[in-house]
Amino acid sequence: MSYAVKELFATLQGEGAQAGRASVFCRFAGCNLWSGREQDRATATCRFCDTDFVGIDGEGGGRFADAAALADAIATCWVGGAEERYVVFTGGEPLLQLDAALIASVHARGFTIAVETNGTLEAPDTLDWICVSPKQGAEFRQRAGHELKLVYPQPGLPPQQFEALEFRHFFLQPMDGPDQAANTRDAVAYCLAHPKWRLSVQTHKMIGIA
Ligand SMILES: C[S@@+](CC[C@H](N)C(=O)[O-])C[C@H]1O[C@@H](n2cnc3c(N)ncnc32)[C@H](O)[C@@H]1O
Ligand SMILES: Nc1nc2[nH]cc(C(=O)O)c2c(=O)[nH]1
Ligand code: SF4
Ligand SMILES: [Mg+2]
Repeated sequence: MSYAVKELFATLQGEGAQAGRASVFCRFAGCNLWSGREQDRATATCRFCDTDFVGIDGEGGGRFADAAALADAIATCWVGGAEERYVVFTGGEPLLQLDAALIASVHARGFTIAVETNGTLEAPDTLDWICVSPKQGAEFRQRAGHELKLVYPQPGLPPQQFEALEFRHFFLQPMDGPDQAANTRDAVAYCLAHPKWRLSVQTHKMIGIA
C-alpha cells in the first residue's frame, strides 16, 4: 500500500505524558471527521481542529510507495542516534493509513511507535503508545490505551464518562481557538476539583516550534 503524508519532521512532542520527548512526527493526509476545507468546518463532525492535513505538500511530505520507503524517510528524519528513537503518527487521522506493514518496518528500524488518534478506529495492538482524543458526535471505538487526551470543553462529552476506561493517564487539553484563555481556566479548575485528570498544555505552541 502507498501512504499519503502531509508532513514529516523532527520536533519535541508538545502534549500529554510524553511532552518534551524528541520525536519524528509523521502527519498523514486526510481525516474521517473533517475534509480539512474551511468551507466544510461548520458542518463537520470535528469543528475545532488546529491542523492543516490536506494534501502532501508540507515539509517532508509526499506519497510514499510502500512501507519501506516511508520507514526509511522516518529514520532519515531522526536526528539522534540509535537509542530512544520515537515516532508519532498523527494527522489527520493516522489509523486510516497506519497498517501492519508500516508498523513492522518502523519497528525494524528501532523506533518506539506512538499514535495520536480520534478513537473512531481500532488501534493495532502492536503500537507502543496509544493516545486517544475522543470527539463529540463521533464513534468511540478505541476505548483503551496509554493516554486519554480530551480536548476541553466539548459540550456533551463530560470527562466523568471516560474515567472508568483502561488508560494510564487522563489529560484535559484546553481547546485552542478564540476561547483558549477561558478554556484553560476551566480546565485548570476541573483538574483541581478532579485530581484524576491532569492538564495538557500544547507546549510547542508556547515555545514556537512545530
Ligand atoms: C490534529 S489531531 C490529529 C490526530 C487525531 N485526528 C486526533 O484528533 O486525535 C492531534 C491532537 O490535537 C488535538 N487538537 C486538535 N485541535 C485542537 C485544538 N483546537 N485545541 C486543542 N487540541 C486540539 C486533537 O484532539 C489531538 O489530540
Ligand atoms: N510538537 C507537537 N506536538 C504534538 N503533539 C501532538 C500533535 C499533533 O498534531 O498530533 C503535535 C504537534 O503538531 N506538534
Ligand atoms: S479528528 Fe483530529 S485531525 Fe480530524 S479534524 Fe478532528 S482534531 Fe483534526
Ligand atoms: Mg498539532
